[in-house]
Amino acid sequence: MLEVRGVAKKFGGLRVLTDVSFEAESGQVTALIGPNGAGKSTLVNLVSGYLTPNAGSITLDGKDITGMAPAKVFGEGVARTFQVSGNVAELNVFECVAMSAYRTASSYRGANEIAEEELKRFDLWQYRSRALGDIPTAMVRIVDCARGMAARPKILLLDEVMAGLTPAEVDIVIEQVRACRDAGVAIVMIEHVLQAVNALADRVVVLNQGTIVATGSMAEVSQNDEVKEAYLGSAAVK
Ligand SMILES: Nc1ncnc2c1ncn2[C@@H]1O[C@H](COP(=O)(O)OP(=O)(O)OP(=O)(O)O)[C@@H](O)[C@H]1O
Repeated sequence: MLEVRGVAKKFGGLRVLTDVSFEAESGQVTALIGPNGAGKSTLVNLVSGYLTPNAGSITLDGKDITGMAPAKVFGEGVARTFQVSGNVAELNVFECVAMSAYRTASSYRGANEIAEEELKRFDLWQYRSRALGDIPTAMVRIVDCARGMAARPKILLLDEVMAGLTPAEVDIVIEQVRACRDAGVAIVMIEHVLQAVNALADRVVVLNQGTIVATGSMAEVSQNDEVKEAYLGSAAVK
């Protein structure tokens, strides 16, 4: 499905990613974790076309998407959320979700049907007329998931969707991410909230200072000395 091979990214003289390789599979959650500044957002920006790598390749179902523009990458089936939920606060929930349905829908009616289906899947139907800027943060995160799924993506990149939520809200969003995974989508999730990583990740990829230091189950990577060192002083890996 998604294959990232030997990817490197520099900003001027600053090497942010070096020789990064990982895969993400359909119907699985791959969690990207690592300390602040490790390069996680840069990696997601490379996969979604917002940045171009200096070396390496990114393929989706065998098709090379390296360096494609974001809209083209989206067209290929890569949907993403953003840490700050864009400038769509004035749109209502229905409009937000319908917008991304146009990746596959060829008519207004078709897009609206997809939006209705996703809003119902995510229990958001009753909020459809509310402005995005007017609903609680946890609900915005669920709308983000619904927007992503309305694109009928092959891969959904979730960038810290749990940030700032209460543990009870995290549980609700975990259920929604499971629904995305169970629909057969490859989920790649940058996440600092361990409650979510533990509950969702089939595979964990640990980045530190721009390189992958461990890959495996959460139990496996938690035992890795490089991972422990990367997190030294934080409670992130116990
Ligand atoms: N556009 C840019 N220009 C220059 N440096 C950048 C740019 N974007 C990111 N960086 C630097 O690249 C490094 C990795 O940043 P990145 O945001 O990818 O890390 P991260 O792992 O996502 O961190 P966080 O968990 O804090 O979001 C940091 O040192 C950051 O300052």
